[in-house]
Amino acid sequence: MSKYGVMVMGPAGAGKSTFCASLITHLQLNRRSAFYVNLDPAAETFEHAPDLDIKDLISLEDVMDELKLGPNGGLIYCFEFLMENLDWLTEGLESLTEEYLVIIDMPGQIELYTHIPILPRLVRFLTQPGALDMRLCAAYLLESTFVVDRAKYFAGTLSAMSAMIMLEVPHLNILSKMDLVKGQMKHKEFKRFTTPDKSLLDDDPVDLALRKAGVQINPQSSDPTDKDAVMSGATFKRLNTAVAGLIESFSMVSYLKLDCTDEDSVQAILSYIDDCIQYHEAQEPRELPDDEVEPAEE
Ligand SMILES: Nc1nc2c(ncn2[C@@H]2O[C@H](COP(=O)(O)OP(=O)(O)OP(=O)(O)O)[C@@H](O)[C@H]2O)c(=O)[nH]1
Ligand SMILES: [Mg+2]
Repeated sequence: MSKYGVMVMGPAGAGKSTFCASLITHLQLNRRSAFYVNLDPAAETFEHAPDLDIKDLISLEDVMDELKLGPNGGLIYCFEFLMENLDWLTEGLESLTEEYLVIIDMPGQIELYTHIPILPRLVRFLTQPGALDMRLCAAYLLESTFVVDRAKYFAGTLSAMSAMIMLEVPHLNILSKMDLVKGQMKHKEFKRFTTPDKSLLDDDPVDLALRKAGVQINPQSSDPTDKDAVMSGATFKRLNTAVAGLIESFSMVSYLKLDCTDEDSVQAILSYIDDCIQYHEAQEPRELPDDEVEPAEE
């Protein structure tokens, strides 16, 4: 029997766990079944208790204590340990019916999404036909406030694209925390950021502020140890232009907008997830309980 799931990913603090919680609340309100899997071994507090928690398999704190690793090295160790103990995942998930939406909450360490091949292996395991056979999509969150700093916005977009290429499952890119920019930017103005293109660099507010403050952008910007000179220098600008050009030429990334405080926004994202994994196609027609059946009109 196929399973249906979404893997919620993105950089630290992007709002992944908050989105998972809003999604679960929304599913419950709509009488749908959610199964919450926490794969962040450092996560402590949850709005909804996880149905399956990596901390029951391995704790980041123990790893850091016993192996004398830092938080990032410890996290990689936890994921390697998970990959050696995939039975734990199979046992937790195998009995789920097609009705469930499995929501997988991932950690925010960016190296997981960019250059370590653990996630592709995990995704292949979850989706493998004949085993868990999960119809899985990825939801990659990026904080909408990043749009204020174009360099950050393009760097975030590049990491989203990297995850997209690496994972080979249907992928949704989402700008989270829209409530934070709603008051500051008009809807029409923000729309430009839902499809990244190079022209967004032309009116970079950080660049404009530097120019206004009289900071000279030296085209020969040289001293690589002078961080300010590098970050405001022509080299940095050229790098950003090249990254933005690369993203534009691939033309793969576009963003949906998410405001977790707004039920309609969560529903809109859920509809995209359902479509990506073709959730509704697999559902049996359900009978309503007697007390919900509307009496036929006379
Ligand atoms: N205003 C606003 N704040 C949000 C929203 N979503 C998350 N936050 C806040 O952002 C912070 C980080 O949210 P989390 O959901 O923990 O982010 P995360 O991506 O799970 O973080 P890590 O697991 O540590 O990588 C918290 O203080 C949340 O309250 C949102 O939609 N709007
Ligand atoms: Mg989290």
